[in-house]
Amino acid sequence: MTISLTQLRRCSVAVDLGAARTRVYLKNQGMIVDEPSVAAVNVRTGALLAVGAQAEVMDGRTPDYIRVVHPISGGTVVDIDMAQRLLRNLVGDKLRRTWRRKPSMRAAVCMPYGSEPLAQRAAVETLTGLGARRVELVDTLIAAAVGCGLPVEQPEATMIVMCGAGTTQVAVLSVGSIVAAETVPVGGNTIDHAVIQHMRLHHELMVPNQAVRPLQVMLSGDDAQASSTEVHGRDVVSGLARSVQVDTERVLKAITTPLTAILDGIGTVLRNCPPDLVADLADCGIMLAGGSALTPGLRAMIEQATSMPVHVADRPDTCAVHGLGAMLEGKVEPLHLDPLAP
Ligand SMILES: Nc1ncnc2c1ncn2[C@@H]1O[C@H](COP(=O)(O)OP(=O)(O)OP(=O)(O)O)[C@@H](O)[C@H]1O
Repeated sequence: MTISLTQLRRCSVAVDLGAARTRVYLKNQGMIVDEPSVAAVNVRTGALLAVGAQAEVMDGRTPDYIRVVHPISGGTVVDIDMAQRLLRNLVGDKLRRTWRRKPSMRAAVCMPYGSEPLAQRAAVETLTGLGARRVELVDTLIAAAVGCGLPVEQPEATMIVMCGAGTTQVAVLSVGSIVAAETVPVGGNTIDHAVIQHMRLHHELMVPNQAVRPLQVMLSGDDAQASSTEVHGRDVVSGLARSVQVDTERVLKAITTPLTAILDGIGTVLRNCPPDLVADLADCGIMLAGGSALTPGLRAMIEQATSMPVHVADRPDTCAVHGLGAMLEGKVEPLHLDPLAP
């Protein structure tokens, strides 16, 4: 994937199709959509009943004839038709008006590092099906690095760890390109699963999916010092509703175990990097982005393992779409080198 800033400046909409959330940024207007990538469908009639946050609330609470679907998995569109219906409903009139005004509208889409041609084609088809005449693909890692305010175009190393829902992408960038990168199949979903398993094994309690995120937020917030917290769920044996007091220290330990894979990914990328770039990183450190960058204990763990400063982006979850938006609006210096005159 090569970026042409000139082509990007001709685009009027930036889209980040994430496994957890879909984000849309309109040039000169900012982010107009930040909603869960979820749709609720009536399986008998095929009718779309709800999208985004409304559909997410229905997850796990629907009768047989309603299915809550996730048309995007690991940053890849797995159901093009449903992804189009989801996007069309999320953007509603906002984009339709822009689309109508500009019949030759161009869109830019974030793609995960190393995405397969089939995945790229699915993203392009999703947007062209909605009326885009041309679709530019941009590496999520570069877009996120721009969104975090990293000096990606400079000949110095910047390291970004993009912690998404399905995967974590690690990269070292220099002179506007990726020098070394690695994708680790561990993300927010794995961490949610670790919490659910911990509650099941140690408290014999089945916790609803939707209760996991508030628990994580609580653990990473001011209450992190609290030694225990109350969690509601269903007893594994009796099936009755039950509440338990959970030792926060033990939940943090359960979360930490899958995170070690991210440390391995960082180690691999550092080993594949030229020593000059690694030396740069000792000063500027590592930037964490993506919604799961807020996972309790992650920052401290990376800091301890690498002995490098670790920073969390200001708005880690939206920095990729904001970075792409900045490129559309021409706020980014050229990311490529022009040949010098002979
Ligand atoms: N405060 C928080 N603490 C811990 N995890 C969080 C927090 N907020 C969001 N998350 C996690 O972040 C993930 C979503 O991150 P993000 O929006 O970057 O994903 P995405 O871009 O949709 O996913 P992907 O990049 O894998 O396609 C979810 O798994 C969610 O559980």
